[in-house]
Amino acid sequence: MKILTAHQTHALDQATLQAQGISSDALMERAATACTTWLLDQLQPAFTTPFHIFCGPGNNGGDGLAIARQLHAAGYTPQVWLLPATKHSPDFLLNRQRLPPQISCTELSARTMPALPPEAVALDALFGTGLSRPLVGLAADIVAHLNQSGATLLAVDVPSGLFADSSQPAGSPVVQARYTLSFELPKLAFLLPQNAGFVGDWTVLPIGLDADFIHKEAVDNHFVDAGFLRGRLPQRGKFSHKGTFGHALLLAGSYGKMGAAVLAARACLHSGIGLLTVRVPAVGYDILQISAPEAMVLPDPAREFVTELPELKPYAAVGMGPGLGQEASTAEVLRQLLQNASGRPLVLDADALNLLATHRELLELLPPNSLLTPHPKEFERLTGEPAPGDYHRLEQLRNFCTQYRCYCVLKGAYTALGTPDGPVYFNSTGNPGMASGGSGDVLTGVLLALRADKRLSPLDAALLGIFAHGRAGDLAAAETGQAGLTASDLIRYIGPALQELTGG
Ligand SMILES: NC(=O)C1=CN([C@@H]2O[C@H](COP(=O)(O)OP(=O)(O)OC[C@H]3O[C@@H](n4cnc5c(N)ncnc54)[C@H](O)[C@@H]3O)[C@@H](O)[C@H]2O)[C@H](O)CC1
Ligand SMILES: [K+]
Repeated sequence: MKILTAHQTHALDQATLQAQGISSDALMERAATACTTWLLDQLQPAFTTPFHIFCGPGNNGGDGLAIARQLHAAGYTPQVWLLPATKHSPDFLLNRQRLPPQISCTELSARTMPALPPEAVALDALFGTGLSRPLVGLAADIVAHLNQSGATLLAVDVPSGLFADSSQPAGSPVVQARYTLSFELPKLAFLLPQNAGFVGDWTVLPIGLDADFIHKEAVDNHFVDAGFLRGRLPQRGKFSHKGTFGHALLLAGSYGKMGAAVLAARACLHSGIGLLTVRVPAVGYDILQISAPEAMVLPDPAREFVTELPELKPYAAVGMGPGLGQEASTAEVLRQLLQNASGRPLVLDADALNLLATHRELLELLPPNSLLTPHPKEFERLTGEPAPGDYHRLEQLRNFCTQYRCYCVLKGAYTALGTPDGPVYFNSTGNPGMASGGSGDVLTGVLLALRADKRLSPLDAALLGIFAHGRAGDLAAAETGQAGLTASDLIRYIGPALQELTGG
């Protein structure tokens, strides 16, 4: 799915009206119907539920008025509260006229704030994508009133006060919604950790916006859902052999951190790799051979750290990082790898990234299309400067990837993949149970296997790997619960997750 800016969303509205020859109030009616249907289906409210609908002066408020009318028609008794304004949008005014007289409709003032019991459902239709400045005055007071009420807050399109695709000033008032019901495509703001407390559980409701416009519009950000990737992983041909899927080399582990090497190796073996060789310090030889018998092991001459790069000729792709440690001799191995990769795909994680950050001259040696998988702290070390907010970090990601012509997986709730040409892809799978040790090592193994598969483009390999890793986490958590989920559980579900993405 493409992620449009607020500006592009307005253009999409207009394109839809043109292409379908419909009036703007008809489109508003669709949007309202989608919200009302969701509300009744998902919340299954009793007819006695106190619905309070807060409407602003624009089309977001118009949506709210249409929802109020529809709830009334369905047998509910909503109350409408209007934010006083000097100017209203035409579709707001039309829906104000259409509001049945039986619905109580009151203009808000500092003195007439409704009492909201905890069983109330409050719809926030104050402001949507037309928000042009932070909320102040009465609008800010209403937001504060809603947030402290204890009622179930449901935001129409966007929680009021939240900008759809840029930061609002710190501390400015924003509705803290339990649910956000948006239209057709997600907003960038929904995907950033700083907004989690405002957006709640968000859903996009299809309302038939112009598919042709969406298809043609160039965007900076994408949301990767199952539909986006389904079938993109080619089936394994009947006559394929282990050479078809590549031979990967993994450099991982150090004394006390062999588990990271084992997890990455086992994940790689479960992700379709043809052959895997693992370079570990000598101390890891038995550990690897016993816990990953399908892999070959090339022990380093040094006991506790990897200090020598093996001959790269046999390998289709190389992964480096999990559990490595940051010895000077390991940094030297990284330098040689970067200098001698000769077009082989590289996947760099964990201590390989920390070594890049502390030996910054190595960044200049990064071969194009390298795939880096930092968590936010490792990414901060890579860029060398802290990000004051998520939007800033996103721009850092874009700049980093275009500067070094690399792919970079910024791990988090909606893991973001930066690409050499600029677009960022947000992943939709995964759960908080995966925020535990070893889960990143598993991702490295999955990505290494997919980068070794010559049938996949660097972009598809990265997107499929990230998605499958999260999906494996979701499948595993259904069995273990989120708290009980370990990286080893993830590995058991990589196969089923990849199977779901495999083409027929
Ligand atoms: N995109 C779709 O698919 C559809 C969207 N719909 C809904 O329309 C709104 C966007 O409506 P718009 O009229 O453009 O903007 P708003 O209602 O968000 O508000 C505009 C209104 O508010 C004034 N304003 C802006 N910021 C402030 C502020 N901080 N304080 C006070 N006033 C402010 C501004 O000047 C305008 O007067 C979208 O979110 C959807 O909910 C359609 O229903 C159809 C499909
Ligand atoms: K809203």
